[in-house]
Amino acid sequence: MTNVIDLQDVSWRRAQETILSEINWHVEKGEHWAILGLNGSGKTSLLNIVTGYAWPTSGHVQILNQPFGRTDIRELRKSIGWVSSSLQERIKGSELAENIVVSGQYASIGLAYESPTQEDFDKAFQIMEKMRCHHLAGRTYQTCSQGERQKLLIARGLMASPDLLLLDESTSGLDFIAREELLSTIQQLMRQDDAPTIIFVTHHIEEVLPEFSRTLLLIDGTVFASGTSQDVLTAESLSRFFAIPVQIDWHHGRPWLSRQD
Ligand SMILES: Nc1ncnc2c1ncn2[C@@H]1O[C@H](COP(=O)(O)OP(=O)(O)OP(=O)(O)O)[C@@H](O)[C@H]1O
Repeated sequence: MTNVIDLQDVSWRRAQETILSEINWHVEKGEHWAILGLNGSGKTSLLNIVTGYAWPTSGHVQILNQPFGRTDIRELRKSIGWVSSSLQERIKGSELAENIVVSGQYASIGLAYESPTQEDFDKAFQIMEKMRCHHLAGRTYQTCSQGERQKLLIARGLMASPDLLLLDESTSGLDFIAREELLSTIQQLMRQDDAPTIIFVTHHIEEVLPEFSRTLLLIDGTVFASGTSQDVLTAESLSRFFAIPVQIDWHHGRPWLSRQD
């Protein structure tokens, strides 16, 4: 399977408004992508299209080689991990960390009616180790910091061994140290041979790790630029994108943005 995401001329209109317009986007296995865009530019809507929660008004969608319209989307979703703020809001504070992770196997949020096996828990603890959050076992969700919660949710997203992992603003609300720790954990994950394809949505350009070899820039529901991060994240391109003069400095393979006034 090489074709992870293939969107051709995808548009999505709601209530007379065009939210996504003529999106062409192709993601191959082995690539990891960052998606950047201002508030309301359509990032979450795009993920809704990829997961089949929104149906394009026009255009063609193929995910993990499966063309929408001829695919059982509920079955396909088992191969997609999705970590978003709306998932975070649905987790009960009293749920145990390891139960949250195991519930990813059952596409449930926490364990209420499921009967997980010892193998499920063994796998969950392995993933928690990989995500550097195994020390949270036995703790309730409400006692975990925001950074720890994000790690648990990503661990939950990995539980069903997805081919595609969508991380929507995972670093939002994290302080500098917690953010860098989470980014470093995601970086380790991407370096592993069995890593899923990761799509990382963010507002912060400096979060584009070197492993995010490709970047998609969205503006008002359209693709402003798409390609290798080095080509897309230039001072010239970003000055047009933000409509103010900016400068980009690359340090250790990461782009840092500043105003050029
Ligand atoms: N179901 C819907 N019906 C009508 N409008 C919608 C719907 N979903 C999203 N929108 C609108 O589409 C636009 C894009 O929203 P979206 O949440 O995709 O942007 P975003 O880039 O993820 O924003 P943010 O960075 O603030 O999370 C917004 O103007 C939003 O109000």
